[in-house]
Amino acid sequence: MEKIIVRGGNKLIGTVQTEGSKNSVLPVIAASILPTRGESIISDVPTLADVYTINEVLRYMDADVTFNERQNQVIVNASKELKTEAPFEYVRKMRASVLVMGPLLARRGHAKIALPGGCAIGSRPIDQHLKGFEAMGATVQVGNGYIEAHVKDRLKGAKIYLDTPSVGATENIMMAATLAEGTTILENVAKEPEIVDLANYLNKMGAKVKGAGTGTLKIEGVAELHGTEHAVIPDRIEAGTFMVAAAITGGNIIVKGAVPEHLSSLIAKLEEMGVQCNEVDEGVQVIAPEKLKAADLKTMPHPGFPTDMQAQMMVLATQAEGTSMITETVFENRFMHVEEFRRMNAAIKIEGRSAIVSGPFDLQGAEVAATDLRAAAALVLAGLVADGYTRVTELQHMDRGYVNFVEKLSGLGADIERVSIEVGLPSEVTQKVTSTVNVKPKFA
Ligand SMILES: CC(=O)N[C@H]1[C@@H](OP(=O)(O)OP(=O)(O)OC[C@H]2O[C@@H](n3ccc(=O)[nH]c3=O)[C@H](O)[C@@H]2O)O[C@H](CO)[C@@H](O)[C@@H]1O
Ligand SMILES: C=C(OP(=O)(O)O)C(=O)O
Repeated sequence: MEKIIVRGGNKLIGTVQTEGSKNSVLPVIAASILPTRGESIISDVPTLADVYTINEVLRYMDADVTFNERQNQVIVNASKELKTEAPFEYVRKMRASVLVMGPLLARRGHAKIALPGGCAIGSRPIDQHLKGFEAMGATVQVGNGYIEAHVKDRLKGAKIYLDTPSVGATENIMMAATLAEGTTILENVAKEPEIVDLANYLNKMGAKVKGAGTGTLKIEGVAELHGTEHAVIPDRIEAGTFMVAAAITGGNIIVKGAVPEHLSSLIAKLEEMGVQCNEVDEGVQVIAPEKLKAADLKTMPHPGFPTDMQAQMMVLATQAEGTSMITETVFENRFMHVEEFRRMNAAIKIEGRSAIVSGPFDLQGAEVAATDLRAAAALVLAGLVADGYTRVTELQHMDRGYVNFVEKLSGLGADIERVSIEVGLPSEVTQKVTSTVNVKPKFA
């Protein structure tokens, strides 16, 4: 077991490099089982626990997967006949494992995937994914903890309207439609930059996807796809997390690789709160103001404010003068971090889907536990401005989405370390951990 110990008070100054996007690389690796010939070479792959998990899912299905961690490159060869199942041990670790369902159904006419179940941020159903597959001619059955989908011959192109612009459903149906017979029109789709990245990757494989980044996708099915090369886009949520870290600490940093167009809602909100965000050659420069101003925000599908930045923005609100109302509309239960912030002396009120933060608070260091990935990052950010030492546990959440978070913050001047905890001794013994790269999940 490990924890992060951070002592608040240091301004962050310097330059930090953004990794490749977690939310792009997972569907991109899942899509790499679509080609029946050639290798798929994916670069700028972050060394995240989720990447190891999706690689294991593909290997379980008999695809050849090589991860050159030093080069941040994954090579997939899926030309063999693939198994069509993703068991619970993988889906339990990472919900994005369901993204192999569309490609399997398109390529093999069958997919059996463990039901993902709920998680800390909400129930997260996949009804819209399944509705899409059914509209394309698949028969879907749910039983014994699995979802099983079959189609005789090929999927058929269809007109599908999503009830909600789900990122995962858009990706899963888009991938399935690339090999369907005829044209699929998918309406009310997600417009996130990661959707555009996946569509670009599919088109390089020989798919015919149009409209990515708009509300409607048109996908003309093709008979087969081939391997290709692709570099995933930079991680806008990791970049945004560092931008907030600079803003709360009175810092001045450059986030290298950050793409301003992917961050427009965040940049607009930071500027409203008094933070200066400059587009520079390497990425985005963030300069904190003397005093932060409160602002309301509401999470929405892209181009609205990303839910994956909500917890981090709550920390910013605790440091701003005045009342900020933070409304979560994407997930029904994404305020688990509030209880932990309260332990750090932030008196945040929750009213329905809104958190009301009347700042500024003098945060105090405390022992806190991460409840999900972004809560983990947000608690570390809170520790950067808290008085004394903050200890953050349950770091398995953080390792799903941040590479070397501690080392990067330390490089910017934070007083932070990650330590292992030896339990069972008279007093807790901590031992310094040198690297956080070794996050490979263990499969029994
Ligand atoms: C790996 C990945 O890319 N994860 C991201 C993806 O998750 P994910 O793809 O799971 O998120 P969705 O966009 O699908 O979910 C958004 C909302 O739609 C609901 N919904 C979704 C599918 C469905 O069939 N039915 C349904 O009701 C969900 O419960 C949720 O309330 O987008 C989320 C929203 O931006 C981000 O927070 C996640 O970081
Ligand atoms: C919720 C997130 O991811 P996932 O959909 O993989 O759980 C996230 O990245 O904040």
